[in-house]
Amino acid sequence: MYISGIICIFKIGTKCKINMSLDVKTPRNVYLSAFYKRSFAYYTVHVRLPVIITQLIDTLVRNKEEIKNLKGEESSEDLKKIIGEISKLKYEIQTNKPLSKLKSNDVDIHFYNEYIDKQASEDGHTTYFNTIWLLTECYMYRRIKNIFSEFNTMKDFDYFSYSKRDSYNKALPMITQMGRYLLKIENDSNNVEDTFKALLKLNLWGNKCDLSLSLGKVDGPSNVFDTHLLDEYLLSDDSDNIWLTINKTTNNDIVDFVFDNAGYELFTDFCIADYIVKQNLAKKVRFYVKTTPWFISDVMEHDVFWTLDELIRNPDESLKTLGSRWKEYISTGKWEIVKSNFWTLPFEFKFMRDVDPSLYKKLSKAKIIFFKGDLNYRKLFGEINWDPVTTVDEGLQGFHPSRLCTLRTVKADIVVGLKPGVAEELEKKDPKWMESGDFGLIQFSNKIVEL
Ligand SMILES: O=P(O)(O)OC[C@@]1(O)O[C@H](CO)[C@@H](O)[C@@H]1O
Ligand SMILES: [Mn+2]
Repeated sequence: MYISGIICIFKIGTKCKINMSLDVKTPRNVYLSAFYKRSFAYYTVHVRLPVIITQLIDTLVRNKEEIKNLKGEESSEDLKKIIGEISKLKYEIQTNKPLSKLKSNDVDIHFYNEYIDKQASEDGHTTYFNTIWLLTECYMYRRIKNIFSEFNTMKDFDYFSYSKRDSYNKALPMITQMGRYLLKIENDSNNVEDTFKALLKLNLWGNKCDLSLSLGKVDGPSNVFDTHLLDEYLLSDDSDNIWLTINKTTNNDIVDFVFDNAGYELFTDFCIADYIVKQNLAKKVRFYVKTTPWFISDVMEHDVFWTLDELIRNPDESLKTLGSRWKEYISTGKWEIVKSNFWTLPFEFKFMRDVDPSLYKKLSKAKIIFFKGDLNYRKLFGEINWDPVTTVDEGLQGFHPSRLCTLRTVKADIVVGLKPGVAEELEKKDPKWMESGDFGLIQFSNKIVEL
């Protein structure tokens, strides 16, 4: 691994390419990659990504009549071609073919294509198993989007919306419980700090429910409401500093959330954002959403509106109240949805300053930024197999637009900011502890570096 310009490059010799992957664990301080056979990255590229593609095809086939009604007669033929193209992509992954250049006029495409070129090894290729995991995985989702975009009838279709809606519906009992709880506590101004911290934990554990880790399997969340039962799984808890930051009145009276998953997690995001504005901890909350269907369950703008409409349609009075209130927050600008395609580039956040300085500047206007979930964590810390005691600030490698917080359940083998011995202890008990989503982190960085 070395740095060239702004881009980090994963380099391995051509000899290794023939073997596809080496039967070793990821060495310390290098990029995660499917090149290392005893890694979650390898398992993901080898097993999980092909399964995710198969399930997407199943969903499309199962819903083909509905899609035809929605997108018109012509879309049926297009859908068949799309399925053919997606199947080809699966084959390419399984046989470790080079990542082909993306063909499209979309503004983000050249970033992908240049990055793929920069990663090429001596034989001129960048292949699925022999490059940075983040690139392989992001590329797969971006390529799927590109396949749909080539067909006029389907270019705006969110092919993951079926799964996202299912996950919301399955989570309804928890959502209802959470909604009632929020309405009960919101007027108690005596315990704002404790309540905020409780909401923070509820929010963290909401990240257990993503559809990428569960391979698209939609289960209702369990146990996440009894957060005290989960305390022993909380490996870092920087809630005190987060509270001190958010409770301070500053010129920057904005709080930012970089969203992760739709469904239960999104509902918990709305709950804490509601509490923040209700308790005057900020005048405005901004939500950053994806512009491309991403890692199955990630929130796009339409998911926000669909969720709010569903809440309003729900017979439960608490959910109706919250749904209407939140829609009003959006129409009055108390809450703002911000779209940016930076989040669906294959880049770690340390590149944001150079790749999208306006986004860096925008984030710097917030008094605190909440980064939700595992993928954001991978991008925050550069997807490197850090020594787990590396400090959060070191791991951020210069990405300090404002004070920030990560709320992440551990679903990939990267972690920083742990106390000495913690990772080793967990490793002894369960070598796969970083892949389960059972452990959580609430971490914080106080550092700010202006553009
Ligand atoms: O970002 P999220 O929704 O918390 O998790 C995304 C995820 O499920 O997908 C990736 C593997 O495919 C991992 O980073 C992680 O396990
Ligand atoms: Mn996600």
